[in-house]
Amino acid sequence: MQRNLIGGEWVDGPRASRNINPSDTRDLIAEYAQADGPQARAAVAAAREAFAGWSLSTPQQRFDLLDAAGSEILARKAELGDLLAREEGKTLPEAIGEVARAGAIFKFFAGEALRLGGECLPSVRPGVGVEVTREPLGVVGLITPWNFPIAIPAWKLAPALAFGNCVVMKPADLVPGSAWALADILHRAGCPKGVFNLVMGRGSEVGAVLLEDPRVDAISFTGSVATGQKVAAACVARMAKFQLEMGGKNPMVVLDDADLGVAVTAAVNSGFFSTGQRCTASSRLIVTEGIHDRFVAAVVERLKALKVDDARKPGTDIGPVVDEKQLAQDLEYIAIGQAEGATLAAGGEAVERNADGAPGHYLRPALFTETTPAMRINREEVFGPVVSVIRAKNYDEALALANDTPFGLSAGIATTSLKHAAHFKRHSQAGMVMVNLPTAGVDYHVPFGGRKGSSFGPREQGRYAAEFYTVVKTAYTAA
Ligand SMILES: NC(=O)C1=CN([C@@H]2O[C@H](COP(=O)(O)OP(=O)(O)OC[C@H]3O[C@@H](n4cnc5c(N)ncnc54)[C@H](OP(=O)(O)O)[C@@H]3O)[C@@H](O)[C@H]2O)C=CC1
Ligand SMILES: O=C(O)CCC(=O)C(=O)O
Repeated sequence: MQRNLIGGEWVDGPRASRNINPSDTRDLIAEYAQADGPQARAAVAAAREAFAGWSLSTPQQRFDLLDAAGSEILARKAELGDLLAREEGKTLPEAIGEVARAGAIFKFFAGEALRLGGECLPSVRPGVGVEVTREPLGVVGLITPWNFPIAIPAWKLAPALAFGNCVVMKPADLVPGSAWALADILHRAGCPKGVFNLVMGRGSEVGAVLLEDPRVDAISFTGSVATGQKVAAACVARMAKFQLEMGGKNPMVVLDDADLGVAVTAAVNSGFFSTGQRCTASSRLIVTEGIHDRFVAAVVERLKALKVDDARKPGTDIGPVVDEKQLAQDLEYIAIGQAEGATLAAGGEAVERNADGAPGHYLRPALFTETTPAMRINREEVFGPVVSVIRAKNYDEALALANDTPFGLSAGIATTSLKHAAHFKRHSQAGMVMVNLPTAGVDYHVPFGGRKGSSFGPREQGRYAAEFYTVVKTAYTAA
């Protein structure tokens, strides 16, 4: 049984959760202690107590901790990638890539701990100096989802610690293994008692404590819109700082002048890799008339060739859906699409056993064509390998359709026209815009986040992370 880390001690919980491999549901990875409300409150108390010391730690101490954690993550990327693929179901190369990303994030924020600066300005009044500095917030609660079990915890945790905050982290109950490995690495790297606390358990119990406890100064959340709204309401009620990363209904526009190979590769990668379980996945392919039929035929051909199988098996392109509940949601949306009159041009069937006969949550990547913008499959996030094609008359209509969504995380365009690429970058109502690239798969050193219903609060990642994890102070001194 893997335990929670509270105040520097490994602590059992009143319950345990079973971490099951979605590629082979007979495979129990391990049992993980689930914390309860009192334990979550103890973790908050430990973080509060540790804050006085950690907020005064030197940048060198923070650099050393984060750099050591980053080195170990990178050195163990094959082993940790295997664990990640086994618990979440993304393919081994994707999982190893995610672990490498987490290692690089720790290294990046180790450097940021040294680079955090301020400003020194003359006052408008004679004989007065002004300093603008950034201070840590205090105790930060991190609530993370299942689809990036190590990268998302890393990109919240590393900046929180780099800038002198103490942390209580609640990972998604479905994927405790990668988060536990991160806690173990930080603990052995010498993280002082209480500076980082791991409380695995249910969102409705452990997550709810983080939202309500007045000793938690800020919450960073990634997950569904429904839970994001609860986080927002709870934080506003007690005036805590918060940041939300939620859903997407990301468009990829394909214009007549696109390179067909580039467009198909970007669309298939964006829509179906990582089993479509990325908030940056393209679920709406908006295609102009002149290329529509060739593009659809080429995507269908590509989908037929994709191997849907055990995430850890060499040669697998698409692993399983994360669990039964998500598979049921995906299948429900496939049925909704059919009922709405869309044409299911490829896939959409659940596959109960993989090529070796192991039971798992497999789904053949589904492509809908002849869809209309008002259909639910074009408005609601499915979060699976389910993608729609929408016809557009021309670029102007394609841009309008791309922006016609309550979300605004990521958007892409496939075109060889510099004019249309430049116009799309400027006029797309999304936080991240990709030209001739998949909408998913982002760099770790630049801002990540969206507009409209996708995100709330300051951006994550890169230098911009300081905006959320610090508070600004302006000091005036008479000379
Ligand atoms: N944008 C994104 O990156 C993601 C979007 N999603 C979307 O969300 C849908 C559902 O996925 P799901 O995992 O249930 O998403 P949730 O939003 O429920 O889960 C995200 C995190 O919030 C926690 N949580 C749940 N309820 C509460 C609460 N009341 N208070 C505090 N924390 C809470 C969860 O804990 P626990 O899991 O332990 O209950 C988990 O750690 C998906 O189908 C997809 O559409 C999901 C994951 C990522
Ligand atoms: O596309 C990526 O690289 C990141 C996606 C992500 O953060 C998410 O799906 O939650």
